[in-house]
This record gives sequence, structure tokens and C-alpha cells, in this order.
Amino acid sequence: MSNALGATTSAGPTVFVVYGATGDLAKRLVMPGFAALAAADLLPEKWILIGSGRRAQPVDAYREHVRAGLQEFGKVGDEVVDSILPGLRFAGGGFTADDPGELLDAVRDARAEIGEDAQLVHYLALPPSTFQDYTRAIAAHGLAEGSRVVYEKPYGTSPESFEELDQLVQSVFDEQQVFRIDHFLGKEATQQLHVLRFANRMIEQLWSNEHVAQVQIDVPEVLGVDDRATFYDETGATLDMLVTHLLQVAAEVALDPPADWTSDALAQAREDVLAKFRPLDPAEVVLGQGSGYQEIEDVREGSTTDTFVAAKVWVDTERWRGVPFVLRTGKKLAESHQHVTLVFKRPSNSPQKDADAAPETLTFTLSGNGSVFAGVTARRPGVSDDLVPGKLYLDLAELPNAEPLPPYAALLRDVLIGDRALFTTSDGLRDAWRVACPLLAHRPELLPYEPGTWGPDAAEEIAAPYGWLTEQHR
Ligand SMILES: NC(=O)C1=CN([C@@H]2O[C@H](COP(=O)(O)OP(=O)(O)OC[C@H]3O[C@@H](n4cnc5c(N)ncnc54)[C@H](OP(=O)(O)O)[C@@H]3O)[C@@H](O)[C@H]2O)C=CC1
Ligand SMILES: O=C1O[C@H](COP(=O)(O)O)[C@@H](O)[C@H](O)[C@H]1O
Repeated sequence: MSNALGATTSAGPTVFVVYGATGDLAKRLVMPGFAALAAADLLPEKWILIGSGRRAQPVDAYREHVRAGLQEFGKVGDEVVDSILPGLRFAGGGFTADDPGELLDAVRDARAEIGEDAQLVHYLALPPSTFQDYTRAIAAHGLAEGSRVVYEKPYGTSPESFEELDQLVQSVFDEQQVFRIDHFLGKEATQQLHVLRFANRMIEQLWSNEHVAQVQIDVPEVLGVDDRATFYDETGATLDMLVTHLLQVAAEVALDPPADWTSDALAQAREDVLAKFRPLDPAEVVLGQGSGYQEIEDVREGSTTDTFVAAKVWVDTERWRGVPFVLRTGKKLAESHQHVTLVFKRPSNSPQKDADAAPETLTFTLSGNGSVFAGVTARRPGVSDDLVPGKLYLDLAELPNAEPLPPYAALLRDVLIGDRALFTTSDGLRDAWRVACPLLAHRPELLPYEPGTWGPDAAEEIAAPYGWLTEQHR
């Protein structure tokens, strides 16, 4: 089961076109996702994948590029890699409305090989500034009809460009054809959020402002941006992570019970609650830029791009009124982790009287195969009345018959079978941009921080009174 309870079909012959096929995303995430599907025998029986790029190159060179990428980033054996390579083609010369380069011929040849009625899937693994041009090119060359199209994030680079892109996309495709990807929604642990919550009374009953004092969504990264500085310098942490992944995950936490367990109802519940997110107050946001960022090749001189953001978000629903959702992410920080934590209020008659003791928590770890753990207060075993913190732990990969998929594999699979539960709609994204709008219009001062730290000191205040719960999670 990849997401909405009960959605299963298999896919017919498919021609994938990956635009930006030699880029960072394609190498690190899309092709490894594709390979994971091959390993799990979840690809269509007949498929061809055409890599598209601006420079021409022989197909063998592209295959070697993919092989090297999979050896570095794919978690599959050589036999899986060898099984994929023959299905790859390459179409150089770029793809614009005026000039399709080699792509039209490649699509025609692929269809001749695996079936004229093969499903066409366009994957725009491209910088967001190019999405409009590629959409126009797909339309101009008659490749839109009946196809599916995957847009990477961020979908738009500002509220205005979001509207422009969205209007264009709606004029070219029906909504059912469009898959706006946010891979944090495809992570195994994100998909557990609503299942663990609604399938377990002991969790479900606690999921509100009656019991929860704060929600932390904390995604610090040790990683820098040296390999993708041109893209990142146009984007920054706010657009790259906050308006996109972190708000979508916050909505997954905050949603009210869906009408039923269909894909549509789940997606609807997520989007309904996003509509209730209050616009960010710039006074409750901390932006930072790591020292040394400006020296990275391809970063613009005097760049004011944020490489760190911490923000407080309020959700105006009965369930969450008064509970701050605190979000943090940044590059070159002290540690990498991806934690979604519900911090609980202390029970009124708790034996724990130490105000500084670790709070009771429920944490979903989104990275890797995912895990869930509860931080609890226990009695120190032995001759003692001391109270100590303890952990109850669930490793998702250890669940019966678990066959975890990387997020890009799960989401590619959903594209193949047409399941849109884990994809964003334009209404949902419009709300994300609405939430970000005051911050984009009135950016707080960009504070410096040293690489290897937790970002600007001022960000600690965002998570008060608990502080970011890094230590408790070790
Ligand atoms: N990298 C990552 O970790 C992640 C990235 N993403 C998203 O994926 C998308 C791509 O990111 P990423 O791969 O890092 O970016 P890259 O900078 O690596 O660009 C991808 C490819 O796009 C092509 N390209 C670049 N600029 C242009 C242009 N002006 N016109 C046409 N083609 C261009 C290039 O291919 P060529 O020169 O061959 O034409 C390039 O290799 C972005 O939207 C990003 O937000 C999402 C999740 C994670
Ligand atoms: O979309 C993005 O996500 C990655 C983090 O993704 P993960 O695969 O490590 O979960 C982030 O590093 C990157 O900047 C951003 O574009």
C-alpha cells in the first residue's frame, strides 16, 4: 500500500521523459527511485525512459552517467542496474517551444517500440524558473494530451510566478494529469502520520491542543549547496524547504479526520487545514546565512539568500488553536535529522515536579526508512525514587513484511497508477504561498551563523519554552 488505503492498479506500457536528466535531483533521487521500483518489480512490464538535456550525448554516455549515479546513490545491486540500462535513451539539443531538439523523434521511436498507446509521463527535474518554458514546449509539440506531468518543487518562485505558472499549467493540462511532487509527503514516516494517529486510540485521543503544547518540525542539514549553488542562490531555505516540505508536513500533522480513506479525501483534508494556516508573522521568523556561503562558486556577489530559517506557524482550527508549530531547517548545521515531534503538556498530577525535565514527546523520524518513538518519564530502576527519561521505539522497517520504499520510488509509483493522494493541488500550494507572503514582503534581518552550529542564536527563542529537542532525540 503506498498511500491512500486501498488504491492499487498496475500500469501499462510507459514512456518516461526526464527533463534535466543529468542534473543533481535526477542523479541523487529520481533515478535511484526508479531503480528501487525496478528492484521491487513495480515498474510497468514495458517501459522506456528518455533522458532529456541541452547537450547532445551518445546514449551509451548517458547510460554510464546513470550507472555511476546509481552506484553512488542507488541502494540496489548491479543486476538491477544492468536490467535498467537497456531501457534508457537520450534526447539532446534541449526542448523549447521553437525547437524540440531530439525529443520528438525519441518519443516516436519509443512508442513504435513499446506500443503506440503507451502512457507518456513528463518529469520536470529542472530548476523551477524553467517550468513555464517546458510546459509551453510540451503543449507546442503536441505531447500534452493524455500524458501525465510531474513538477518538482518549488512550484513557482514567488506568489506571482506561482499564479502565472498555475494558469499556464491549467490551460495545457487537466488537473488529473498534473502531479506536483513534494517528496516529504512520500516518506514512509510521513505516510505513517495519519495511519498511526487514526488507527490507534492511544495516539488519536492525544492529537489536539487539549494535550499538545507545541509541534516541532525540525530538518537541520549538515549538507552544503556547493554542487547546486546556482539553483540554491535563486531559491534559499525559505522557498526550498519551508514553503514546500515543512508546510506540507505540518499540514499532514494538523489535518482533521478525512471524510473517508480515499486518496481524494486524504488530500482534501490536508489542503483544508492548510487553508487555516495563519500567514507568517515576520517577527516570528529567524533567517540566517552561513558564513562562507558567499564564497561558494556561482553564488551571486553580496547574495542575501537565506540558508537557514526558523518560524512559528499558527493553525486556526478548533483542534490546534493556541499551539505553535515551530519549523526549522538550514544548511551546514551541526547535525542532520528530520524530526516531527508532538510535545505534550505535563499531566496535572504528574510525579515529575522538575520544571526542566524533558517533556513527554511523540516523534516521527522522517529520514531513511523512518521510525517513531515516544519520549516518556519513567522511574529509574533500582533502589530509587528518581525519575528518568526513557524511549519507546518503533522501527518502521521492522514491521511485519515491511518493504519500505524511498520517497521518490513511492511517488513515481503513484504517478504510474494515477494516485494523487500524496501530491499537492494548486489550491493547497496557493495557501502555502499565502502563508509565506508576509515573510517574502518583509524579510527580517539576515543573521550570520557559523557552519557546524545550530544557526543564529535567535532561533532558539522560536522553540521556547522547550527549545529544539535535539538532545532528547539522541
Ligand atoms: N537536488 C535535490 O536534492 C533536490 C532538488 N529538487 C528540485 O529538483 C529540481 C531540479 O533540481 P537540481 O537537479 O538540484 O537542479 P540542477 O541545477 O542540477 O538542474 C537540473 C538540470 O536542469 C537543466 N537546466 C539547468 N538550468 C537550465 C535552464 N536554464 N534551462 C534548461 N535546463 C536547465 C540542466 O541540465 P542540462 O544542462 O543537461 O540541460 C541541469 O542538469 C528543482 O526544482 C529542485 O527544487 C527537489 C528535491 C531535492
Ligand atoms: O527538496 C529538497 O530536499 C533535500 C532534503 O531531502 P532528503 O531527500 O534528504 O529528505 C534538501 O537537501 C534540498 O535542499 C531540497 O531541495
